[in-house]
Amino acid sequence: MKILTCTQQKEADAYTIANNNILSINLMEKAASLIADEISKRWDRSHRIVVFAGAGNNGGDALAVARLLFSKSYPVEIYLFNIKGTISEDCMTNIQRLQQCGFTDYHEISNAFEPPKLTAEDVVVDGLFGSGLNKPLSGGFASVVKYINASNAQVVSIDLPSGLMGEDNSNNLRTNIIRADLTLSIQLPKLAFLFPENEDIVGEWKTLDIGISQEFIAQADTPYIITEASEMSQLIKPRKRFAFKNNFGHALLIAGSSGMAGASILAARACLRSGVGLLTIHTPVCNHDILQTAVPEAMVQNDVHELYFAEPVDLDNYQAIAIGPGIGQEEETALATFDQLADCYIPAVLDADAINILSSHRNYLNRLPRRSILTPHIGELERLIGRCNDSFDRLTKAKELAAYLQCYIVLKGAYSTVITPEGKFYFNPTGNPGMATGGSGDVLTGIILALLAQGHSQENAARLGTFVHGLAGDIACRRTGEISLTASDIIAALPEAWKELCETK
Ligand SMILES: NC(=O)C1=CN([C@@H]2O[C@H](COP(=O)(O)OP(=O)(O)OC[C@H]3O[C@@H](n4cnc5c(N)ncnc54)[C@H](O)[C@@H]3O)[C@@H](O)[C@H]2O)[C@@H](O)CC1
Ligand SMILES: [K+]
Repeated sequence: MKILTCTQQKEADAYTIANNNILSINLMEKAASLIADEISKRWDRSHRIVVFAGAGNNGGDALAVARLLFSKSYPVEIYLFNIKGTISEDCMTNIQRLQQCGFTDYHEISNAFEPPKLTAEDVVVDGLFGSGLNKPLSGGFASVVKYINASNAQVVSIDLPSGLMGEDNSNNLRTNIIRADLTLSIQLPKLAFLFPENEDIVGEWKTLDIGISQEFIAQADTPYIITEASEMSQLIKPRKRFAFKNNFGHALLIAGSSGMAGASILAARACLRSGVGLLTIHTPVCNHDILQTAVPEAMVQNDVHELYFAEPVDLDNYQAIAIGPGIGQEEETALATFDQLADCYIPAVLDADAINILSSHRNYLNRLPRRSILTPHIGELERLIGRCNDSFDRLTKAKELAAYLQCYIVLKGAYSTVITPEGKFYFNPTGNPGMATGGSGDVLTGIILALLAQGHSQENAARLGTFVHGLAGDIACRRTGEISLTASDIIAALPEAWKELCETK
């Protein structure tokens, strides 16, 4: 699913009106009827609906919602803020429609505002500003926002919480943005919904299909895409009847150190559960017996060192390599890692300590093999790119790094993001907060390694691996709940996740 900017959303509206034989006012009515349905599904008539409308089309939507709920016998009150004395045409039509249906509890505010008393039983419909917001809210509008936020009322925002910019909020004041419980976004989500710092502002969000031109959306140029299951299932290659293990690649995993055998076990098990033909784990001597016992399907190759990775491996027999889980950050390990990567001609995934080693040896950064995949979480990424002000800033800087290194970055977290060297952002929709637990990242590394070894491109391996990792986490979570979920539970759910994805159309 594409994410359009607010500017593109306006173009999409205009294109739909011009080409799909629909009037602007009818598009608004369609949006309003879906919003009214959503509200009446969640709140019954015992709740007062208090509508705050602006003078633009977001306000027009809100007035139409008010009329539709009034016609369903909800108690409705409207406050329309007409400060400049200019009301959009469709908003004006909706004022007239309200009058025609005998609605009277309507207050138009042009300067002083006597706010209504709001209680926890009230439902506020926030239609002050939508995609037309062109600067952060201030003055009287900021006061209204603060008043609504200070109340206990439930808040439903139309299109996006008023005051929130669709993409970049780095110059915005968080106190001047509506905090919604539910955001009903017109047609597509906004980029800002996917940022952790906006979770409390956006609340639960849902998109409403109002019939915006699919033709426009298909040709719209956007770097922001939410990955879909159907797209990922098409990447899975069916196995031939006469297949043998060499068809699915031989993967090399360099992982583990003294006291960190677990990371290598988790990555190895996840790799084996993701279709790899053969797996060799290169690990220090101290982990040999543990790995042979814990992962009997894998071959174990000893490093020269007893406690940590110290000598690079000949890559001739392998189709892909992953390096990092639990390798530690000894200087000898760092040098071995750089030696290993210097001559690396097979697809590579770098995780955890391999990324930390890069951060502490920045002069080696530009020697990274092109098209490598780095899988940092926010902390690991910021050790590479410096501290970021917010998510938009972080994505912007991560994109610059991906372009500079010509690498793929999988930024882990809610909506894990695959950032390509070409500057595309693929947001992953699967996964849950239970997966924020030690070892979860090692599992992802193992999955991506398996996919690379099987011949998937770096982009597809990163996207598909991230998707199936989250899907397995969701399946596991149904059994364990978020609190008890462990990385091993994610691995245990991988078979079902792969099966489910294979069956997705
Ligand atoms: N036919 C259409 O175009 C449709 C539009 N829809 C709704 O229309 C919305 C967009 O409507 P508009 O383009 O009228 O824009 P808004 O209703 O978001 O904003 C209206 C006006 O607010 C003013 N403004 C912007 N920033 C301000 C600030 N910081 N302080 C004070 N005033 C400010 C601007 O002059 C702008 O024209 C969408 O979010 C959606 O809710 C939907 O009804 C779907 C159909
Ligand atoms: K709004």
